[in-house]
Amino acid sequence: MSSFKLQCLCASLIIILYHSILTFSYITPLRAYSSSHLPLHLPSHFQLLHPHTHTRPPSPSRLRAAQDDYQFFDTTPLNVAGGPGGTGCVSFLREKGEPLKGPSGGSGANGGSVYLECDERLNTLSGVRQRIHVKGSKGENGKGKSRDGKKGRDVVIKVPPGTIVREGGKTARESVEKKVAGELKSHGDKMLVARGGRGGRGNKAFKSPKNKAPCIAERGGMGAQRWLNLELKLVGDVGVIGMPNAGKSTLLSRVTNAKPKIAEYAFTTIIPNLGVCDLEEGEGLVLCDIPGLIEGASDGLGMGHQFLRHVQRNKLLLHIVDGSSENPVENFQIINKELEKFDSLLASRPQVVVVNKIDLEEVRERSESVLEELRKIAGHSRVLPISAMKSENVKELMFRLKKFADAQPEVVLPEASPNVNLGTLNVEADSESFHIETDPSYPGQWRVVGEYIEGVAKMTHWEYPEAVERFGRIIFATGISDELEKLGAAEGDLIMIDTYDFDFSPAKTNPYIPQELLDQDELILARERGEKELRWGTGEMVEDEEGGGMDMVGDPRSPEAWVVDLSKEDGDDEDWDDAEELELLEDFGAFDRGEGGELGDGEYVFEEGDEVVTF
Ligand SMILES: Nc1nc2c(ncn2[C@@H]2O[C@H](COP(=O)(O)OP(=O)(O)OP(=O)(O)O)[C@@H](O)[C@H]2O)c(=O)[nH]1
Ligand SMILES: [Mg+2]
Repeated sequence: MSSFKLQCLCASLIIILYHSILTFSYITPLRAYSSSHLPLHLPSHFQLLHPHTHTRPPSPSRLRAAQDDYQFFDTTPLNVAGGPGGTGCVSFLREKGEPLKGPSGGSGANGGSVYLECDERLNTLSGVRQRIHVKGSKGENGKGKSRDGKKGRDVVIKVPPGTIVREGGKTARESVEKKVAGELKSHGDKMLVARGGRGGRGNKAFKSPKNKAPCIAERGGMGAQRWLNLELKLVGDVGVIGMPNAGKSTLLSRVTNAKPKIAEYAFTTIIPNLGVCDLEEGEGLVLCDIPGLIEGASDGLGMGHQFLRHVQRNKLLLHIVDGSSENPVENFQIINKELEKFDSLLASRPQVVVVNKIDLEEVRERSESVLEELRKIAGHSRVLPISAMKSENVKELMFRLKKFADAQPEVVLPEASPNVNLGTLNVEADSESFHIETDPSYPGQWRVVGEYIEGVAKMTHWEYPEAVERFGRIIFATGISDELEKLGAAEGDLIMIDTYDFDFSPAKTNPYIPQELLDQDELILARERGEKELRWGTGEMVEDEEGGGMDMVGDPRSPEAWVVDLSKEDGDDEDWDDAEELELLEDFGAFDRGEGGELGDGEYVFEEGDEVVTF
């Protein structure tokens, strides 16, 4: 065989093989679809939309991906956080001959805030999607010589017109009733969504005639932090609606510069497309092509109701009926019913109806009767035959649409009425009001809840005794202590405010100093007095986290510790009386400051895996 013949044979073999693969790959998805793999509960007529064309329905995974894509595209969660405020400074000016010239600690600056700003050049939320977490920067700390800190940098996030802002839940996916915080409509609209924390005051700010040398400063406040949900409604003059495959995208591609995907299967369009149709006079006409609607769309079937939101703002609707479908008139009615179910306001929007694909012979043949019936059902005469593909009657349609759109009043949507103000929410307490929670099953424990007092607790610099005292005074001034007494709180009860625990002391001596601070002070004093700490041990080496060991009995690293060797107890640990032992040790001069644990087999097991308990 000549090499030419051999080449021809190879080529034809390849062609045959190629075709058989194509056919196979074509049949497979159809089979999958028509059996139990229906991606959605599609109405029966859906599959008959194109009896004469090769309708290849989307695979379930494609649909799922499309919905994800869409969600991503149009609504996006965003985590915003104001920067924390800078901490105030405690310092005193010392000059030659005047070692104590007065307090000079500057205040910390406010943290940077996060804003959203409307920018008309944008038409998607894609820019926002790329940054899920946005944070203002920290305010600078105050410094000596009365130097206040520099304010943290604000962050401004640009969003397109028509962005609705909702307060999200505590996490990105938490489904809470999302309160509307507002809408950014026109260029330049700005909204504060997370205020930066307040800067803590330095000791200079606390100077008063009574206290000329205050040794007190505040911590910077935390900035507000929250999840937002941004939602964009596309704005167009004409919303293009219709069943899948009706030719919506084809029309958009013929009359505008948009390049939507067009194909002979349903749900080709998975995200809305906007296109501007330039007409000879006046401004262009903005068309919004959305994914095809099917029966049940308002209940979330198909690409679902998400898309219907987009056409809510359009002045009028262009309803494209696929002339080649089995029952164009029924399809028309189904779509209208879905609109009605979704939103009656949307259903009452004026429509222009076109019967598409009249270039096809069988469509042309029955178009007159279909048009007549549609006019009757629609109750108006704005019903035209077109061929989007062949641009037949399309120019005429656009002019009529434009004229009709101009005559329509602007659509006034019910205002997205804000019910939260993110600018102030969780940052500045509106009032000093508080309430006290208690649970009878936990006697002697009280939680004080109030934005103001919790904010003060967060900003208190517990290291400065004067700051602690000031906190105590605020507790009295706000009436919290009176209220606690009225409710029956007694000396030594546990009072919880935010993350801080306090001992209640109605005798008002040194009240409300956090236990951890008291412990700290006492430990320092005890060390100064040369007192020892108590450590428990088993007499064996105990491995610490770094892999090092420690002989608990004779721990050379802790000469200041009392060491109790548990291995030398009477052998039965259960008999070992915790309280008695502690008393004994207290008699010895050890004092309690640590947390106890449980006794295990031959060794002391500590609650948090510590090998040491200090007394
Ligand atoms: N013969 C003919 N075919 C058309 C015409 N308009 C659209 N088509 C075809 O119909 C099929 C569907 O068109 P699309 O524009 O993707 O339909 P769609 O309404 O956007 O569909 P979805 O995006 O799935 O909702 C494509 O194969 C088009 O080529 C027309 O006027 N005549
Ligand atoms: Mg389309």
